[in-house]
Amino acid sequence: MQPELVLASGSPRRRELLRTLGVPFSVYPSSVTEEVPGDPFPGELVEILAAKKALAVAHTQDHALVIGSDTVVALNGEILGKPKDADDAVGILQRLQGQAHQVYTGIALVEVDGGKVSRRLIGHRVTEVMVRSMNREEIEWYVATGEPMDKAGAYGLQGIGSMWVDWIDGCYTNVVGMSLPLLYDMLNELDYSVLHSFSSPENKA
Ligand SMILES: Cc1cn([C@H]2C[C@H](O)[C@@H](COP(=O)(O)OP(=O)(O)OP(=O)(O)O)O2)c(=O)[nH]c1=O
Repeated sequence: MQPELVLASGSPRRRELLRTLGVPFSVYPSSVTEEVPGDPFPGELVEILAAKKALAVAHTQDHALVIGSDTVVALNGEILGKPKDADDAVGILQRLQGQAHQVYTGIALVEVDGGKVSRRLIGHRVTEVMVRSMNREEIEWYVATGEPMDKAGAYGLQGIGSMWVDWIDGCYTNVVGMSLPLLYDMLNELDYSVLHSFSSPENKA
């Protein structure tokens, strides 16, 4: 029997993404602080935080595959997370517009068997995103919609923000919160078959 999938996330985007796989899962958001010691590169940071989230929830499980994830935006090597407030969101968007940046998302998969962590995998993907030039009115209007507030880089590619994204280079779902091709590979590596667990017809387009 396949273990239960547990999504260690409070992100509605990650829930939607996982739902598209059509496999049963439950959701247990972790309450870890998104702080790490030192000054890691973006790829290291998202892997550390993804593992931190997954392990925090893994310790509450008996038999499960726990998924943790973390997304940051990097602009010329500088890491930008979620905006602190509306002014911060305006500032982030002013910096992002008119040049390409990178979106890093880490995924950690932790297998728990008999209440103990038996195996774990960690990985990340990078997607380049070009946000076109936005004028002050557009930025302030966009921030006032509220969409940027809980998102790394202060925009949502899956939402209104798509109006200002000229192109992306790499995995789309990686930008929105979790690369599904990466997750699929990691699940296979830990012997979990999406094909054999698929049950939900609700996602037929
Ligand atoms: C760049 C980008 C980010 N995001 C979101 C995905 C993530 O939810 C969020 C990054 O914040 P995270 O700290 O990675 O995740 P979270 O706090 O929302 O949820 P949890 O830690 O419980 O898993 O930004 C989008 O929805 N669209 C985008 O285009």
